[in-house]
Amino acid sequence: MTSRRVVIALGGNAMTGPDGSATPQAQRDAIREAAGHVAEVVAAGVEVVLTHGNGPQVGNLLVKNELAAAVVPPVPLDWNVAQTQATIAFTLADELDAALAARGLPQRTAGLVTRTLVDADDPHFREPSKPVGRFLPREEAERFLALGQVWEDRGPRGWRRVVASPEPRAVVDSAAVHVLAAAGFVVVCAGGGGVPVTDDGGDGAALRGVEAVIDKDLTAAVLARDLDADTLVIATDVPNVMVDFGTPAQRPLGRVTVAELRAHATDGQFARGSMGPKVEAALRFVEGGGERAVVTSLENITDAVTGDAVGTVLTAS
Ligand SMILES: Nc1ncnc2c1ncn2[C@@H]1O[C@H](COP(=O)(O)OP(=O)(O)O)[C@@H](O)[C@H]1O
Ligand SMILES: NC(=O)OP(=O)(O)O
Repeated sequence: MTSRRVVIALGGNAMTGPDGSATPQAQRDAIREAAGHVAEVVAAGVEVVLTHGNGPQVGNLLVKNELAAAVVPPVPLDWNVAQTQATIAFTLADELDAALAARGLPQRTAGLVTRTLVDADDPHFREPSKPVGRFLPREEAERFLALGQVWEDRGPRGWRRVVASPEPRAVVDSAAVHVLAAAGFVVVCAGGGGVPVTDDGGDGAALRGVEAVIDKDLTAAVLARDLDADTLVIATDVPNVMVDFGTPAQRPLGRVTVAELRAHATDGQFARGSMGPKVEAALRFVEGGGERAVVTSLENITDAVTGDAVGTVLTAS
């Protein structure tokens, strides 16, 4: 099937260098390449809403805040999330506008600072789980553990800081995204899962930023339902979701039903903090009424929205 409106969630490889480098040049180079792929999707006649991760960038901002604390007042984590949304959306807009113009397309890009509603009493506030910033060897991570930070062993690349990551309940600004998309803009929104806010009065009148980083794939699923997208594309650095990942028995999943993928997830097949949230996001989107979710590599996204031949393609049945 060819999609009408898609939400594409861009993973880390679309925004940092191949080794995870987050220098401005590495970020711009990666974004330029991602923008080329996104422009191809737009050229296929599909309405595109983009969202993106911010794990490396928001972790790096935290470090800058901490190092500069004696000189300039540190800002809370929700401010840092907003700052990463602005920087990444600005860079994506530059590169995507150039890629669209190079293809003779009339569409232009609009970046939107976007808030995501979370529950103030979400238990995830008490159990940090979202990896951010750089990887460090265990001995160096231990210095930060001693300062009260939470760090976690993330495998061969080393240890990484983890922060609170509540469940996204609603994308506060999705009506504005809808208007921009309907007006023909490629919208960059809900970056880093959205700036987390709580609604203390329960009536939406007084939202308040809270210190956390939401998983961008889980927010993408909420956003895609809000916008009535037919397809959610989760673009990462592997062409397929694997079962028995990292073992000699590993095998890629192609077309799967909700029942099959849910069974693999229940079986503990997908790691927390990497493939786990992507699979969960795909499942939530289709279980919630979306037509199709695809998890695949960035290079495959045009094929993913115009057919069913690439990636892990999830449909209701
Ligand atoms: N079951 C699995 N199938 C495929 N990849 C997996 C699986 N489990 C873990 N991974 C790893 O997850 C990575 C993608 O997750 P992550 O790096 O968090 O993505 P992104 O930064 O693109 O959002 C892949 O590079 C792969 O190494
Ligand atoms: N916020 C978020 O999910 O970022 P990453 O995808 O970079 O981990």
